[in-house]
Amino acid sequence: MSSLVKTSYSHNVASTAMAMCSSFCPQIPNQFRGRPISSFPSRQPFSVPFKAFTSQANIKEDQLPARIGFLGIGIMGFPMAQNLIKAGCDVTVWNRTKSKCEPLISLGAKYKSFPEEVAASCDVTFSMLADPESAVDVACGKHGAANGMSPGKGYVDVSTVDGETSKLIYGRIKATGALSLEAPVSGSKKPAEDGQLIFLTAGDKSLYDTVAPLLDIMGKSRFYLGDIGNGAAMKLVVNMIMGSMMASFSEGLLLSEKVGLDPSVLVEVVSQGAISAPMYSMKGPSMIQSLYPTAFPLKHQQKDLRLALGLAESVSQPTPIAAAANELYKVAKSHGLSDQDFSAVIESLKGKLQQ
Ligand SMILES: NC(=O)C1=CN([C@@H]2O[C@H](COP(=O)(O)OP(=O)(O)OC[C@H]3O[C@@H](n4cnc5c(N)ncnc54)[C@H](OP(=O)(O)O)[C@@H]3O)[C@@H](O)[C@H]2O)C=CC1
Ligand SMILES: O=CCCC(=O)O
Repeated sequence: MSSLVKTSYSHNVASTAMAMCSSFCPQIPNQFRGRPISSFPSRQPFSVPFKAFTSQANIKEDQLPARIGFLGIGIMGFPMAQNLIKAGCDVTVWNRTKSKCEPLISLGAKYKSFPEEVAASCDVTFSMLADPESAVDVACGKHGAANGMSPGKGYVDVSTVDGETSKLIYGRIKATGALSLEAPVSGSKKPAEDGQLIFLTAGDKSLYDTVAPLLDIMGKSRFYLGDIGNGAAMKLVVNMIMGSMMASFSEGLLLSEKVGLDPSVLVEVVSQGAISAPMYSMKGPSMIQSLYPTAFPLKHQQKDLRLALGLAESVSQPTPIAAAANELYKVAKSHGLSDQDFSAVIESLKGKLQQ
């Protein structure tokens, strides 16, 4: 197994790390301008001094990527790109549906018509696409980002895909002489808006070091997990657990109601005990009202369960709970709930959907 290194910085400290390059991040407070990275405090207990990474990576403190590309402006891509823009970064965006870029363009983002043009005009390009097919198409397709990559550039795919897809994209980008990193995220729409995502990265360590200050603008912590594919695997395992948890919670809500209990009280009881989870407290109240405002689309949760089951199959690991949960998400999808929040899986357990 590869070694696991976690670096963690508070959002403010992370943002100040951008101060090394004043043209890169003009909103950095004056007291941090020109200060070396090593002077920034790091958060305990898991933090690793930033300096350690910059020196290992053999990059100079004034060589941070100046021009940032962002491909895929959906539920997640939008707030992530927005946070980069708000931090003062020079951001160029592209999305299949151009209209979703307009609010970012109003905030100062540049726009290019094809992923390859974004990659060609930027130092580092992030991509946040729906699934393996779109991630490959945007990176490696006809007008894909790989066509615009060259030595000195970096590509960071933050989409949730399987390890094989990640390796394919990595190989295609590396063939251009550029560096490549997978960095899927844990955390949903609100953490993305608040710059509180958790990055699960793997691939080129020197690119990880280079983009660390950018990850710290968009997230609250980051893990470097070694070889390409490990980030995807970690993300799929986390989302496999999450999908099963939500299915189990749905069963509990419905059972409590059927035996005459108040499901709102169940949510409160759960929130105070050992199985409490922010997800239950956040989504329980709306689930009770059969409302599923979309943060994490159900179709993506089912995709992640499908990919996690494939991962489990590849190493002959039994995952019967996840397999059962996956069936519920498939039922929900077949009833038109794909674009609802994944908490809509509860509908698949209501008699009316099963008939
Ligand atoms: N929402 C969440 O809570 C989280 C999602 N994720 C993962 O992040 C990724 C994005 O999720 P999210 O933002 O929620 O999803 P959205 O469905 O909101 O966004 C998907 C993005 O992919 C683009 N896209 C889809 N198909 C294609 C295609 N064939 N070619 C080019 N672009 C395409 C969409 O473009 P267009 O606008 O034109 O449709 C859009 O920009 C997924 O992998 C998801 O699993 C990870 C963590 C949390
Ligand atoms: O992939 C989606 C994850 C959603 C979350 O972590 O809350």
